[in-house]
Order: sequence, then C-alpha cells, then structure tokens
Amino acid sequence: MGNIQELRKFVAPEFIVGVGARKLAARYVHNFAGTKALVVTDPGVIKAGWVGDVVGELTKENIDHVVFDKVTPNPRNTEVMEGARVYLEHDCDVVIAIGGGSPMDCAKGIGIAVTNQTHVDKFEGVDQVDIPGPPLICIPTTSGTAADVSQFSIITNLAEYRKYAIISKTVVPDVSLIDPETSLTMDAHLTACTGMDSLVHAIEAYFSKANSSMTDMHALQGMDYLLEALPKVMENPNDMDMRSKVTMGCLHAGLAFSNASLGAVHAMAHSLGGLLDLPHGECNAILLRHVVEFNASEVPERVDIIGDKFGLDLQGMPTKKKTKRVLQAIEDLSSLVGIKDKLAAKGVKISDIPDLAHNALIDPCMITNPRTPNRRDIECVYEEAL
Ligand SMILES: NC(=O)c1ccc[n+]([C@@H]2O[C@H](COP(=O)([O-])OP(=O)(O)OC[C@H]3O[C@@H](n4cnc5c(N)ncnc54)[C@H](O)[C@@H]3O)[C@@H](O)[C@H]2O)c1
Ligand SMILES: [Fe+2]
Repeated sequence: MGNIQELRKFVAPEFIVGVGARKLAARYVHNFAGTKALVVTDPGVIKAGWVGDVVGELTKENIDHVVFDKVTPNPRNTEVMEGARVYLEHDCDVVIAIGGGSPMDCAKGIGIAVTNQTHVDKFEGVDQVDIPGPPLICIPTTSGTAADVSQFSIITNLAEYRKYAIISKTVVPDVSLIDPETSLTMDAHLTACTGMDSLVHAIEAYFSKANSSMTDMHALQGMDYLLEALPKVMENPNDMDMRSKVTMGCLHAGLAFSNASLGAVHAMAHSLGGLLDLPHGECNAILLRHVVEFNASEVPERVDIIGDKFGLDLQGMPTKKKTKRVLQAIEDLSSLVGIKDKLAAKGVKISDIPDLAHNALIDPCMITNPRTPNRRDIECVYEEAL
C-alpha cells in the first residue's frame, strides 16, 4: 500500500483544541468580519447547555445571531433547505455549528445551498460543489465524527430513504473549536457510540486504498489515544484527561479519514442510517468486526499492526489465528463499552438486506475499501452482523 513517491494532497482546517476552545467563537466571527451568525444545532445540545454557553458569549460581544435547531440525527435534506431559508430570511453572513456530526453536516449543507442557490441534493458525490459556503465555525460536542475537520457532509435523502455523501474541500470548516469539556454531558451510550465511530475512522483510513504516510500517521495515533482512553472514560466519565485523549483520538482519526476516505463499514452504516434511521456510531461498532474479517486477507500486515495497537501478542502465530484474535479483541471492546446488540435487535430484518446492500455498494466510501466486494459479499456481511 502507498508508494511514497506518489502525489498526495492533505487538507485540514485551522483548529484550536483544548479546554475552553468553544469560548473563542465570538473572536472568530469578528475575524471573518461576520455581522450576523446562523447558529445550527439540535434540541439535545441545547438541553446539554452548550448552545446557551456559546450564545451567551456572542451576546456579550454584541454579535447578532439566530438559532436554527431543527436538526435531527441522520440530518435530512429537508432540514438543510429549511436552514438555508432561515439563513437568507435573517440576512446571515456566517454559520456556527454546535453539536455532533448531525448539526455540523447540516450546517455544511446550508452554507453551500445558500451560496450556490440550489438544492443540497445537487452536491452528492465527489467534488460537485462550485462555490464554497460562507465562513463556517464548528464546535463539536460528541468526540466522534470529526465532521469539524473533514471534507465530508452526510445527508439523508428523505424521499429515497438513503444517506448520501458530499465530499468536497469546500465543506471543510474555516475553523474548528474543539473543546473536550463539551463531551462531559454525553451519556454512556452516546460516549460509546461516538468513540467507536472515531475508532472505525482510524481503522478504515488505515485500511483504505487511498492511504498515505500522512494519513497512516494520524490513523495510528488516533488508535493509540482511543484504545487507551475510551475504556477509561466508560469507567469514569468525568476524567477530563481521558475525555481529552478521546477528543484527540477523534481529531487524529478525522484528519486520517478526511484525506484517505473510509471503507465498507461506513458505506454499510450510511445505508442503515438512511433506510432505518439507526445511530451512526452504533452501526459502525456492530459492523466493524465483520468487515475486518472480510478485508483481512487483503491487508494481513495491517491487521497485525491493529492487533499490536490492541495490545495483543501475535508473534509467531499463523495469519488466520492472528485475524481471529484481532476480531475477538474488537468484539471484547464493543462489549466493554456496552454495545452488545446485533443488527436484528436494532430492527433490521433479513428482507431489508438486498436494499441495504444496493445502497452500500453505490456509497463513495466503498471505493476505497481494501477488498472490492460484490453485492452478494455485502449481503453476507450484513447477514453475519444480523
Ligand atoms: N461529516 C463527516 O465527516 C462525518 C463523519 C462521521 C459521521 N458523520 C455523520 O454524523 C452523524 C452522527 O453524528 P454524532 O454521532 O456526532 O451524533 P448526532 O450529532 O446525531 O447527535 C446524537 C444525539 O446526541 C446529542 N448530543 C450531541 N452532543 C451532546 C452532548 N455533548 N451531550 C449530550 N448530548 C449530546 C444530540 O442532541 C443528539 O440527540 C451521522 O449522520 C453520520 O453519518 C459525519
Ligand atoms: Fe463515522
């Protein structure tokens, strides 16, 4: 994998990471010469107190703003277009996203829909955006998706029950204010799902056909932080050192996948999110073991290194046994963080699998999966995860 002489591009936004980063939002609105901010968020983040906290700072600095909070998990194209309407109605000129991947992805969609004066669905795919959106400030609150540093926006097409990806340099935020304190209000299940999403980002970027030495470095560092800190955060949710390490793990994994793209876990999870509105991180956690098993023969030496990151001693073992131990370690971690269900318990039926497989195969994340699957392969992986 990865010839060092090949041309490579690496895109990352400006970001500030550390406790208190969120308090810099007003300063950045000034830096971007913004006069009115659209704050994109959701009711859960408001309830957790983070919107009041940031908006309070804006008010103190006399920055005019309007809050748009009609964002649901697996954000919908209709919500993006409603947000774009509110932006225009209030003459906004800067966007602040506060929340997890859903408000951040919605905010990205709102920005490009406004500047290009078109429907967000037009941007599906790779490099389909002509004009960048207005300045976008992200304040992530889940230590999970890393949408705040990524070139991705994942939107649900409500009419087609399908999630699609917009992949474009233009949706990389202008600045990300990454404050680990915001993760303190997540409950155990949300912490587990979003932390596992980050781990899957690191592993899929490391397995990706579009990896590079730069993305490998971030993917491996991401795994180190997450594998050390996620189990400890589950044990002691108020441990700020460990919360900060999960946040750093999320950031490194995000820099890796934004530039190396992802693989079959994400393609299949997007399909589940679109058809059945299931939580993204939980889908990833359930699928990971099965997709690694499918991919292992294509990237055996990388499976060994992941085993090493999990703290396994695999020396001298035959390849098949090594893979089995790594799969077991992934399962053990999922159990430890409390994700024990399989897909059937989440409401997936065997009759859903043909449609799920169809949508997963056309997802752009599938292109960089190390082993190229056919439709039956994907159906089999869903069946194993059922
Ligand atoms: N753009 C990207 O690069 C990228 C990458 C991975 C995933 N995603 C997308 O992101 C979405 C998932 O985002 P997510 O996992 O961050 O969850 P989310 O944004 O959907 O939020 C889930 C729930 O958590 C609540 N919440 C958020 N922060 C909280 C906090 N600090 N305390 C208490 N509650 C809080 C929200 O109110 C919401 O109810 C999916 O749609 C997925 O496809 C995007
Ligand atoms: Fe993800």
